[in-house]
Amino acid sequence: MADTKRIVLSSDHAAIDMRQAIAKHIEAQGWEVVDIGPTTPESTHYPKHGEAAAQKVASGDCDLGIILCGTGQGIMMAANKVKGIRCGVCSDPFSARMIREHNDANILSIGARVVGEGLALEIADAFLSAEFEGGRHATRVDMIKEIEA
Ligand SMILES: O=C(CO)[C@H](O)[C@H](O)COP(=O)(O)O
Repeated sequence: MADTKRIVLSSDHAAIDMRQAIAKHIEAQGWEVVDIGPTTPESTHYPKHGEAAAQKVASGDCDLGIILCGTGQGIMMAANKVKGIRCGVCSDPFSARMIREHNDANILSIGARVVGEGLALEIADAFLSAEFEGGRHATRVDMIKEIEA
């Protein structure tokens, strides 16, 4: 990649192993990973982990994020409450590419109880290798930003 990008990773207890596998996989490709945990398997609460990752992206400290919980849904909902965040749950590489190309998503959410590890790595790759296309899609993303404002 031209410029190394900082990727924040976060999850709840349901996705620790998958999060760490994604971290290892994308680090090996040259992405700079900021893994904000958790690292121990005790039950925890996905909203705080989604918010923490979202703040890293919204503040500009990280360029993109990948977050996980059991379904990917709850942590996505929490992340999307942070201003400036566009996060989608993906269970297939096509959707993961499209949320970057068409929706300018800055965080990808994955359900660790929904997809297997191999597919999760492909989903992460699709998200990170895609770029926002702009054009007509920028008009629509601007409309989302207007709702938020
Ligand atoms: O998917 C999730 C939220 O959308 C959570 O990972 C899930 O609800 C956690 O469940 P449990 O406390 O039973 O492990």
